[in-house]
Amino acid sequence: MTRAHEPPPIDPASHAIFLDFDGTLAELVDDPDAVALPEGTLDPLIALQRACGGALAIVSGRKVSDLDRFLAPLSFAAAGVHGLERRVEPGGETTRLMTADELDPVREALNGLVEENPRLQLEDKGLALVVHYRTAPDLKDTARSAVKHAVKDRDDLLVMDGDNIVEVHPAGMNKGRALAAMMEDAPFKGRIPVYAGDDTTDEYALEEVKRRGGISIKVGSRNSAAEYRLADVEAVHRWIAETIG
Ligand SMILES: O=P(O)(O)OC[C@H]1O[C@H](O[C@H]2O[C@H](CO)[C@@H](O)[C@H](O)[C@H]2O)[C@H](O)[C@@H](O)[C@@H]1O
Repeated sequence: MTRAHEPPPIDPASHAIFLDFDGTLAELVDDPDAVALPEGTLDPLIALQRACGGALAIVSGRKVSDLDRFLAPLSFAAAGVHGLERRVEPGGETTRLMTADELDPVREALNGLVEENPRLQLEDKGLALVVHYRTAPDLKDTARSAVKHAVKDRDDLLVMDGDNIVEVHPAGMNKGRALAAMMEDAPFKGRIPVYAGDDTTDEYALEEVKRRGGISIKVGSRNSAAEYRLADVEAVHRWIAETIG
């Protein structure tokens, strides 16, 4: 691990907190639908949101509606599908920044891929398609080349590698841009951003936070642009608990 540092204490009066979900707040599991927050961690999260005057957002590759399911009854601001979905007001409306029709031909091709390779799983998020190979690591190259082939000559679509997944969605958005947009509005505006995330897709947000003089935290030991480290999901929740005292 390079330059591993524990993050400095959070100041709820001046910081805006942005948290990734899978691998940061919830442990990674084989079935993407079977994730859950560790027991006893929801109340501290709610207390942190309150302490920060609501300046807490979840920034995820997940759909906002899925995040709602996993985090209920917490009501929160969110950037879903890497920022292609946005909800500024906790409990407010979720807006979609783009349409999903352009994914139809890719959807058809990837449905064919999982029919041929039933150990691969296709997650259809509407605005994004994800091929999961966590339980079939030998099919990683098959999955990646099928997705690459399906988007051939499509400049309007972007392929992103994640943790045991390969994902395709409309180009032009990432977690860094989503964070920058959220920082334009209350209650985030004027605060110093803090971001914690574990995956390659979180690097966009970690870079953005560094540019803004905020606190960038990588969860885990993989390479990162982040300045600080937390070892795992358990350490993230310990850090949250310590922040709220
Ligand atoms: O940005 P995140 O909140 O970290 O979401 C990223 C992706 O998370 C989910 O996949 C990951 O978690 C699954 C459940 O633990 C795991 O099986 C998979 O291997 C991980 O990559 C989700 O299914 C994706 O849609 C998100 O993009």
